[in-house]
Amino acid sequence: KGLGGQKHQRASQIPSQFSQGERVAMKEALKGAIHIPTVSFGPKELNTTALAEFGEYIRSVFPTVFKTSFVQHEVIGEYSHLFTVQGSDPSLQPYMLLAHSDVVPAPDEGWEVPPFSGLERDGFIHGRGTLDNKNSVMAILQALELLLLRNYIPRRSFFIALGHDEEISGHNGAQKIAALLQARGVQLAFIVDEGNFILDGFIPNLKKPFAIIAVTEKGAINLMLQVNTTPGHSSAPPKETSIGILAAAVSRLEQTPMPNMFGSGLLKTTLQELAHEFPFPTNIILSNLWLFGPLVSRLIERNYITNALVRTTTALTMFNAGVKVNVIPPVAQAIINFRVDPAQTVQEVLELVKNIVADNRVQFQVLSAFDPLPVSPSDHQALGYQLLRQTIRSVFPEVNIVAPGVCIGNTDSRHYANLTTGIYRFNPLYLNPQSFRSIHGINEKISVRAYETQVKFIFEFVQNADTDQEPVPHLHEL
Ligand SMILES: CCCCCCCC/C=C\CCCCCCCC(=O)N[C@@H](CC(N)=O)C(=O)O
Ligand SMILES: [Zn+2]
Ligand SMILES: [Zn+2]
Repeated sequence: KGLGGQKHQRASQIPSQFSQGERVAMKEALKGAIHIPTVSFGPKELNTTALAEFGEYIRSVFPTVFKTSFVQHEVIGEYSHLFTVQGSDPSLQPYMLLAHSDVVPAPDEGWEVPPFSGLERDGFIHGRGTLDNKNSVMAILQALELLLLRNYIPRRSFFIALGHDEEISGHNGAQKIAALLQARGVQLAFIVDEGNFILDGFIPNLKKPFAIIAVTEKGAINLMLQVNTTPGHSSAPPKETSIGILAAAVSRLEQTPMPNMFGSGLLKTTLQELAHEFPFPTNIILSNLWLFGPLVSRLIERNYITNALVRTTTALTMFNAGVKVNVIPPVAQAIINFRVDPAQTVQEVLELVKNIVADNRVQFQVLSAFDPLPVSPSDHQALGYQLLRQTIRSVFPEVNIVAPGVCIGNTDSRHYANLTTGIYRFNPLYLNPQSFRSIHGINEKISVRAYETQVKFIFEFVQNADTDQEPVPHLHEL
């Protein structure tokens, strides 16, 4: 146990049990949210009609949240929502829960059910945003609604920040909320955002699920490569065209992975914590990474998902060139999305890229970039981490391992780095490789049971956060 005993905690915890009527209402509320197509299409292209509708929708399904005197609601950047839940004990430092209401596009093709139908089938609610991230938006507000209906008054103040443009970098949502809170002089004990999950089936041999709380996230670079050549008649082509030069350059990048950073990363700690859950001989191998590190890192990079944990990844995401079938193309452009390993910097990656391309006809333009995020504490004194751990143990008693890790995607939480050193990215949901592929992919869905458990998790987490106990060290460390 990482947190102090119960004596200074609230005398009576409100039990996390919900009536049949409440359970029906909570799943119907999520279905309605999925039905509103709050899509972020591109850098400045959002479905503002849907975002406005979403704002009305949360008002209608969570009336108690909106009418409670100690819950203040503000709209920021037109469509993001900031709730301030005033606690009764001002000596306790506030914390913040984050989620986002926008989703990535979802063309109908390939889906078992239309992506914005929010239909329930075989115990699952289907649609874009059921895992990323309307489930969290709705579960946070739902848990608060249910707590308020039970006359709950928190001791520790907390904020709920719901961004509307996370999928296009959060410049008008999270970034503005962070600036506002900073101007108000707010400092947070910790933040909890989307990110990692309880992972199931990602590691061959490891049958048991394990919870990874991401204590950092990778950096990112969107880099445009451009080649200009003289246009002309296609009947007499030059030896190389802009398309050919650029294609060769991006192919070199795709074929030359960035260096494996296993040795210098947090993944080693994660694996050491998982070691004793594996059967012999894997447990011995993972407990002795000083010896078996090179072998383990080669195995990890073989799978494309776990590969993202050991290196900066290179994804060729856009390619544009050509104006007409019989015209030599004057310009060819490609965009490459790199996710920067926490052991590297943007600058180091850009140097490597230039060396790999090694062709001065290729011009580089950094469209956007940020370094990997600082590593948040996960020791026994880290309140946010220990509260998550405590709540995971209580809501998912079958999960034996809770370990710190890296988030391979990016989240709105990075905009709040000035407000706290404790940023934790964790969704209280099981995730297997198939559901991982559905995020930004097709057939995204959440089981009704998993969603109810997410609400229960937040319902308990908020109450657990009312502790005035500083986390205490493990007994074996005394
Ligand atoms: C030993 C551990 C094995 C671990 C296997 C890795 C499994 C990966 C699990 C979860 C990762 C899911 C990442 C979700 C967060 C993504 C949020 C998102 O989509 N963000 C966007 C937008 C943005 N803010 O930049 C993104 O492009 O990253
Ligand atoms: Zn997300
Ligand atoms: Zn996303």
